[in-house]
Amino acid sequence: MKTQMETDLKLESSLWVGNKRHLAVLTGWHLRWTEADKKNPDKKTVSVPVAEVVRVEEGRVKILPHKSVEDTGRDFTVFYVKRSNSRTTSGLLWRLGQTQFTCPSRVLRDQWTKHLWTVLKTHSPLRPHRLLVFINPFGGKNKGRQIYHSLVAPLFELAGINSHVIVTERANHARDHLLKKDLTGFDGVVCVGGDGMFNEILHGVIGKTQQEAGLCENDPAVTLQQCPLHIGIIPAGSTDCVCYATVGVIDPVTSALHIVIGDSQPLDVCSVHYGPGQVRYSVSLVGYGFYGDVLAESEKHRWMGPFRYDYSGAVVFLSNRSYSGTVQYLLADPLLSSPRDKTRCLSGCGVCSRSTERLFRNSSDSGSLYSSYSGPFSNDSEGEWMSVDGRFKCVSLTCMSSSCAKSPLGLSPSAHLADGTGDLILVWDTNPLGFLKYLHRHTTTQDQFDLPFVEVHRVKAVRFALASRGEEAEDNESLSNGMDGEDGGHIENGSRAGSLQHLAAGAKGQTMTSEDKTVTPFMCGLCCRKTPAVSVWNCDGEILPFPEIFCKIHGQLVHLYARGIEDGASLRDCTEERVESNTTCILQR
Ligand SMILES: CCCCCCCCCCCCC/C=C/[C@@H](O)[C@H](COP(=O)(O)O)NC(=O)CCCCCCCCCCCCCCC
Ligand SMILES: Nc1ncnc2c1ncn2[C@@H]1O[C@H](COP(=O)(O)OP(=O)(O)O)[C@@H](O)[C@H]1O
Ligand SMILES: [Ca+2]
Repeated sequence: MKTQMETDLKLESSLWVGNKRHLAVLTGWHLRWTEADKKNPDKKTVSVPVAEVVRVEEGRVKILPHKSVEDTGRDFTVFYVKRSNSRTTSGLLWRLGQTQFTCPSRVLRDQWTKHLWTVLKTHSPLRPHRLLVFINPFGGKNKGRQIYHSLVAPLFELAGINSHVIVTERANHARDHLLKKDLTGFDGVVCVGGDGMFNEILHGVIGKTQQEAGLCENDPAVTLQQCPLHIGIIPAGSTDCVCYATVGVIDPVTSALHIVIGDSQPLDVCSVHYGPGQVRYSVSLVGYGFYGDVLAESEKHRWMGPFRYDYSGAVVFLSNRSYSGTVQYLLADPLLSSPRDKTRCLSGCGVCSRSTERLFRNSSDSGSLYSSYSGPFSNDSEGEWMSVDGRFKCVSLTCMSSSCAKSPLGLSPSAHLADGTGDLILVWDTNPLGFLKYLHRHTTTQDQFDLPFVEVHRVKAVRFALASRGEEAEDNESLSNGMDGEDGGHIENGSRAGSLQHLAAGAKGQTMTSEDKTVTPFMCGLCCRKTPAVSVWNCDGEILPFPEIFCKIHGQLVHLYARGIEDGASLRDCTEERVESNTTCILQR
């Protein structure tokens, strides 16, 4: 259905772009211009969605090398998002496009700029005016400051955004600032760093919102309040998985443009409850076993930069560890989607849009931002709790695909950013070659779940408990008896495992002690060495030293300045007009 703006507003004029006359049209949704030369059969139309116009200024404006404005009274300049042809990554690269128009008269020029400013205002309610920016100067290759000042700040300035920049001086500086200071007047928080830095800001933003709402975030039964502040990520870290999985490219300019135009992507968050009533949040990886060990090992080699993960990955792989435990999980509705349905969550994802409606169904302000949502437990029937015991190479829970440069499709390629569920991946103990095959499939398009020792479940909550000492001893005995074959030798028990409250209450904190060390076979059984019986959890790149945890997925708890991965194929063919190859087309949303 057409809106009032779309039907009312249409401006059409003959304007000059350089030395060529063009027919320019502005509707409520698009600005288009087509070369008017009748003799040229190859004439091109450039179509820019109004939502992707960054700025409109009077005069002939140049921003490089320094900003300069030349105003004859008949010109105006439009800055907008331009997609680049480069398809070396999962999503599309964005660049700043710029076109200078010349009108036949000053009156017409004023009419054009006035109309453009009006539609811009109407179309972009979430464009930020004031941002709080945190730069981690030590993230990734220590280039956070340089990336922000050379690539991002000029775009924020062009868009008229007022930024308050804080270069962090210690870990948790950003989180503490968000929790303690008055954030009135800010529209969003920008994180210049990696996943660890994002995670800090996530804690600050969620914590602050619950503080102000008077909610106890440590209580797993509490329905958390959606956060009003949007979060923007300028990638400057090592893995940058949250940026990659929500934008599809690791590119500071693309991310800055998503922030500038006020894109909005809801994101599921997993609360991880541990110890005596404490909570951590995660959006990408909550991983025990291999990924926990890689993170713990990598912390010793921070000086290596991003390569520390490859080095530590190889070290941990060669130590061939596995860990026993009990995993209990609450299945999500299998009719809505499945982790093996071979779909991908792309920009405008239907599964996520339908989830918005489902997650906020009982709220008076259905689906709107910042209302408290009724949560996956209160709306639906609680669902079925399943329970499995055994030895695992790794146990991973991810709210999103967790794609990154190392793994372009991610830990769970069909996971959704905002469907209120997470994917639980159980990799049972197996031989080193089998595990290497599993890891290697993350780097290809081969299905990593199509292996006999791997299973994946779409879930709403998970609990992990250590095996009791008796079981632990039995496990180790069966391992030495050669039961660590490809099928892992696990005990499955499809029974209901108790209520949410019961499970949450059962998650007692436990840390590793020297008594917990047992002897497990070293690679290929050639030699043996002591390996710990207990691993640590990797919670978005932060170590959680408590093995027993309870996790719950909070659908769409936060919003990012992003729109999900744009795939070339999801851009509609513009049939009636030729579109410049590197310019915007209309996105199916
Ligand atoms: C054989 C090649 C195997 C490649 C396997 C790649 C699996 C990649 C899955 C990555 C999931 C990433 C989830 C996100 C985690 C981040 O939150 C978190 C923090 O990021 P930040 O430092 O930017 O703050 N990053 C991480 O925890 C890093 C996980 C990276 C794991 C890399 C593992 C490499 C494994 C190499 C195995 C080599 C075997 C060699 C045998 C001789
Ligand atoms: N000024 C600082 N000094 C030391 N650590 C910091 C500082 N600012 C942030 N951190 C911490 O550094 C960790 C890693 O940062 P991140 O930006 O994710 O880099 P990387 O991706 O390389 O791990 C985060 O957990 C964050 O809390
Ligand atoms: Ca999800």
